[in-house]
Amino acid sequence: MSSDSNVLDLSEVIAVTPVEKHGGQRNKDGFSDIELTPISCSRFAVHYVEKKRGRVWRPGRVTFKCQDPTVCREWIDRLQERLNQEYLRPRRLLVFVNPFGGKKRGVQIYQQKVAPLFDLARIKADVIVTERAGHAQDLLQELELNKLDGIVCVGGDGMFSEILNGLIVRTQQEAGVDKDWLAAELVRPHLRIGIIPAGSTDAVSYATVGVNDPVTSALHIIIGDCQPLDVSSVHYRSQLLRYNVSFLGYGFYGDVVRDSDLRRWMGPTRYDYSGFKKFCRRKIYEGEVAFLPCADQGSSPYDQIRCTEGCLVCKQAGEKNKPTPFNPSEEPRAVETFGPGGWQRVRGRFIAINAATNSCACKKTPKGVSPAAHLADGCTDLILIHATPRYRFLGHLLKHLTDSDRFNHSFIEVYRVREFKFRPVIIEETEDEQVEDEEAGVLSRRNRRRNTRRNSVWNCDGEIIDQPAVDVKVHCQLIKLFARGIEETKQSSCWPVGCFCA
Ligand SMILES: Nc1ncnc2c1ncn2[C@@H]1O[C@H](COP(=O)(O)OP(=O)(O)OP(=O)(O)O)[C@@H](O)[C@H]1O
Ligand SMILES: CCCCCCCCCCCCC/C=C/[C@@H](O)[C@H](CO)NC(C)=O
Ligand SMILES: [Ca+2]
Repeated sequence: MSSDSNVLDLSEVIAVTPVEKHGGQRNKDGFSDIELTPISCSRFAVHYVEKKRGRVWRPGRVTFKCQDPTVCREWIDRLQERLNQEYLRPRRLLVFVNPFGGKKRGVQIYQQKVAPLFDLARIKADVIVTERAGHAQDLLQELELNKLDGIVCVGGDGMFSEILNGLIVRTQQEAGVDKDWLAAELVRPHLRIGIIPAGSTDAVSYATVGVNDPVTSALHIIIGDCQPLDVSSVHYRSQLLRYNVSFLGYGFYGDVVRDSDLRRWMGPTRYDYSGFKKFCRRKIYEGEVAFLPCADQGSSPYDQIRCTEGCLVCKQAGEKNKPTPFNPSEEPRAVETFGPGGWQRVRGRFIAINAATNSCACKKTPKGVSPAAHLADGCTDLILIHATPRYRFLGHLLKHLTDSDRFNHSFIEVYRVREFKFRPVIIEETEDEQVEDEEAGVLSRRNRRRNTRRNSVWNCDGEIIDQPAVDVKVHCQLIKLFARGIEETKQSSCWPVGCFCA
């Protein structure tokens, strides 16, 4: 129920519980929620989603009083029956908690804020607190997943990345799809993923729900929201390195994540420290980017239109990209063609090469790295930031804090693409290394340029990819989240006075 209306949509009811007048501990209504026998029950509570400012959701509650306990029980049963028909709601979840993400409050957040709501909604949750990095990803290769309705991670983008990678790899293995083959039509996992934000940036939660708030995310999971999401696969030669859903950055952002990874003990402030340090020691990286534009998309990174709940651009992309059955005998695609409608190339000296598969909005950049990017259109926004004096780069960075157009600079090019490749120019190499790199398609040069250094790394949803020469492909709507996209904050209206929308 939005704070400005009296309309309660049944799809946003969390639970219906009997309420008994109680002599002991009372809540603010003077009642406590306990399971009742049909005889004593004369009140029941409807717990629902209450929408607050800033896309924050909270559980609300209204208590109904009946004279006749039989009537009361009938209300509860009927409403419960109706809730049971909400087939998208999860009944059983596997929850992974990272105890060390963000401010190290993952366990507390789950126990205090999320578990009571799951109990209220009668969701059975099997909880695993991870013991090391990679633990959740490894377990996802061996655990029985058949009886589950979804997987939840409590942590930040890195923890989400583990679940994402674990689930997609498992799905391809079971379907007999070669995950290392860049052109493979990947099979969509049937389980949805829920994110309870408890990390440092929480960009995936922020960009798909509109806020990084554990209670809000728990409520999206409970009511069974479903949001498809694009996934990029990052390859080196013919090997999958990682799957990525939001931010991929080489150069400045790669250097920031490499430096900040050594300072995890600092918690979320590590990014600010490393960001400032890397800005002061900004480097230039030479290389070539080749990309395949999303020509027929009818959208652009420069649009004013934003991807919001029920986005038409994403809906159309989903209809066009219905998965075709996997055929292992299919040959890899023909050699890429360059030219109009085909691949394009940009060679240059870059401060950063970024790809935003969705807006990548987070507290550090509330509108996002690419504000007009879409969650589920099958494209990523490729942002090329060419070498420029430091003060100009600062001008661009500062625009992330406001609504202003961060791409309106002569040193920035942005393309909406389906695929891209990056080949760095490697310098200061030995002969042996040079031969090996040429095999990998890496460009080589021996003459050193001022202000040009060795390679950077890729920042892949906050994790490090050491290999600079990568091939990236977007897989349209490969996974589904317990989310609904960014809700428009206009006032909702249904009926002028209180009503149920069933
Ligand atoms: N028990 C554990 N001990 C150490 N590391 C862990 C453990 N469980 C998970 N990890 C790793 O911790 C890393 C960071 O976790 P997470 O993403 O939750 O927090 P963060 O990095 O602070 O937040 P963000 O990614 O949003 O910036 C992940 O790469 C994950 O693989
Ligand atoms: C000197 C003022 C600088 C203001 C700079 C604002 C620029 C912010 C850009 C942040 C990009 C965040 C994209 C998200 C990346 C996440 O995947 C990752 C892991 O959580 N987080 C980071 C910080 O790399
Ligand atoms: Ca996209």
